[in-house]
Amino acid sequence: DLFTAIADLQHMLGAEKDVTTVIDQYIAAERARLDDLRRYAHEYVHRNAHAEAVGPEFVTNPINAYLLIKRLTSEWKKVENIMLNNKATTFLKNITDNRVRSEVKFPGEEDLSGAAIALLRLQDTYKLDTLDLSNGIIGGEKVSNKLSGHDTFEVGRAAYNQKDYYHCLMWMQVALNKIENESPPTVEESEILEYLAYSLYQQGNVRRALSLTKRLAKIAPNHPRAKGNVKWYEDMLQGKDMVGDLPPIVNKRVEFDGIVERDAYEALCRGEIPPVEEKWKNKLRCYLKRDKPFLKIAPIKVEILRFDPLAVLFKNVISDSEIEVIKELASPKLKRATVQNSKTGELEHATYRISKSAWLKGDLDPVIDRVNRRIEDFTGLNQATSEELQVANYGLGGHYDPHFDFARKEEKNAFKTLNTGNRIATVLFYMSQPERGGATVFNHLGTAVFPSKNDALFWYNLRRDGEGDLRTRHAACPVLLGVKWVSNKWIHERGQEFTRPCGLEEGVQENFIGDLSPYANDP
Ligand SMILES: O=C(O)CCC(=O)C(=O)O
Ligand SMILES: [Fe+2]
Repeated sequence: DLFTAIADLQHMLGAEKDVTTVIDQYIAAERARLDDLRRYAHEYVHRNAHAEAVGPEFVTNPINAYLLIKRLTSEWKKVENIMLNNKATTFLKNITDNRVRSEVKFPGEEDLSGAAIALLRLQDTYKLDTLDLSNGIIGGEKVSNKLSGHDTFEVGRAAYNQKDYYHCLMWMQVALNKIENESPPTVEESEILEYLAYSLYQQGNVRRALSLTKRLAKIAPNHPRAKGNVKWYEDMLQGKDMVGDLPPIVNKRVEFDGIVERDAYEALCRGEIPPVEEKWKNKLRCYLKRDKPFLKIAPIKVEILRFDPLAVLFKNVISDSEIEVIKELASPKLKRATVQNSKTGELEHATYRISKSAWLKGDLDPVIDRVNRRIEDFTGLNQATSEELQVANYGLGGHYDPHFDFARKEEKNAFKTLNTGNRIATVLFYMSQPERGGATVFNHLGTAVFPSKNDALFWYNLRRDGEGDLRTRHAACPVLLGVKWVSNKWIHERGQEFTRPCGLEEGVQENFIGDLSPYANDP
């Protein structure tokens, strides 16, 4: 299981603190053991010095003879025991037992490579420079410690294990630069060179691969593969292009993930948003929603983000204390999203959605009930047929690839058991504000919404004729810095016959988020 939720990482911090305590205790115990040993050594020296002073006749005394033999038998046994009684096994076992008891999972190799790959995803999406990132610099800001040569090398190795030579090349190059300033180096140059040469070759830089492999053969003459690889690259070049300066490095990113709109998606994540069409410009504005008696006293501020299809942001519709309660209720239930493998039928972790989520029933706590009722107030849509509140926590590089919230025609069984029709609308509460990244983006619309705590994003998924609106395809960008918590409420068709009667025309949805007309008077 990958450490996808921040909560897991925070537990890990606690575990790391325990580890340092245990190490200190172990050192103290070992010191005492070695002190004991030293005391014996001193005694031996002391007694031997006395015997030497007396001379060879020392052992002619039966008591001395007895003591000498005793020192070299039963007392020596004690020394032997002290020497053998290394406390490491006991301490290591204690750590393991504690881990099991406290149920704090310890990360393994898989988690390490998962965390490294999350870094690579962030690097791509946000166009981060490898050297900057490895130096703890994000967006020109120093946000963490530097990676050592070995830390950097491990990121490259995680890429290599995925056959991702594009990233492997970049990270191995930086690792190589880093060890130049390390003494002793945290990783052997020869190790880096082999990976670097191979990824250079994979990316089409055979001459550079050859030149690095020659360097490898020179610094590590007994390397098991270097000589063979030199020959292999030489054969490949067949004497061509062997002289003169090395050509510039070629390193093109290879698409692995099959997201067609990836470039546009990533640009939106970075906040590169196309300009708003002229015809909407003066319509995108804020207004106060007062279309119910009690809203007249405490109107809700609404920001219209776009028309057709409509997307609005309801401001300040969930309080800090409500958020805290929801997070607390959800935390023990958070589970990584799973999907069924179509071949094996087994449940696997979905890579398209790296977050943890939990469903909260309305009767679980008065706060949930209150929030559910508020949704009805600000959307004007019947909540009797809505799904339970879904809470999600995005961890390291957490994201949700482009998708639709509604069930498409071919997904006939999606909401069948609910018998409430399709997901007519989505309410997305922002329960935190990540420092960087984590926007909700509408891929086809060129809209990016950066989470603002306490607000709720709202949009219709279905057109007025009940068909899914393909323009609502959206995604959650990877979180770059900070934490992202959201809650989703999916509102269904059934029950909205009066609040949003379906129209014959497929189109324009200007007037049905309650009553939009007041905004004309209320800038
Ligand atoms: O977290 C977000 O910004 C979007 C989440 C989302 O689209 C979903 O959960 O369906
Ligand atoms: Fe969604």
